[in-house]
Amino acid sequence: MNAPLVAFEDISIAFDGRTLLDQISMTIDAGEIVTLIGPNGSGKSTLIRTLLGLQTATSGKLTRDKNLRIGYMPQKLHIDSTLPLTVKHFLGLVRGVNKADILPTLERLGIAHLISSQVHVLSGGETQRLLLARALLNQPNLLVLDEPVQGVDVNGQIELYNLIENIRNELGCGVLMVSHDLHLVMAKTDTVVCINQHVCCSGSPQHVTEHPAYQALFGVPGSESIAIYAHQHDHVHAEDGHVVSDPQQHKPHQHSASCNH
Ligand SMILES: Nc1ncnc2c1ncn2[C@@H]1O[C@H](COP(=O)(O)OP(=O)(O)OP(=O)(O)O)[C@@H](O)[C@H]1O
Repeated sequence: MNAPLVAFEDISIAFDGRTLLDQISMTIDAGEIVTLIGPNGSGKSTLIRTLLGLQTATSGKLTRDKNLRIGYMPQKLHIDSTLPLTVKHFLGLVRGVNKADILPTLERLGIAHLISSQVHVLSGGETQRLLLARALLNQPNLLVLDEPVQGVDVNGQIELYNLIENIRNELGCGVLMVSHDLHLVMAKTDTVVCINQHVCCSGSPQHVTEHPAYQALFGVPGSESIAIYAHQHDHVHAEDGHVVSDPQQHKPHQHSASCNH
């Protein structure tokens, strides 16, 4: 079996006597999608900063594959809105980028038509795709995505998670992502690690959602008021709302000013 791309072993971080991370152990393999979940302030970003080498652990061991190349997608794009900067120029600023890769990468992410657009006019979903494009231009074997669907509506979130899964399938890279969404991301994840300073539980999405520590933090799955499901509307409702078995017998209702529903 191949060694993991990254292995955290008992990583702890403390500041001024306060523990931010407590003996975190986890691994990320090539081709594996790992999702990090946890409440606000639980240490998710601190763990990512440690992986990126921006934060030093107080104790423990972090092992990185010697060929590790990280493509990092931050939570937000911080660019002065008065600064004229097109998508093409923005991506051209990536260190060591092969400029010939820019257009194919934008095409892969479905935003090639935006190549000459100003970065600050992009919508939330377009901005997330641009940040993902920037991360991919590094030719990464590990994608680190900090809340990749932030500011994106539900349909856009589903599309982005599909895109991330397709990229993993094509490149065979590992993916570590932080998510606050507990529903959509689960279907696209191999391993979930739930942290609250320490690792509360980890494993397959099903294992984690059934774990008492997860349920203590996020509640029991299925008890939420919002359920995401695909509704196959293969029937017709009559005026009083009851289901008509043979849709052909009933013409669709035409709404008018007298409608009160
Ligand atoms: N350099 C630092 N010095 C002191 N405290 C820090 C430092 N960095 C982070 N913290 C604290 O560590 C805790 C964990 O922060 P972190 O940003 O890692 O949490 P998070 O799980 O990513 O939160 P969120 O979901 O809100 O983004 C917070 O209480 C934060 O104030």
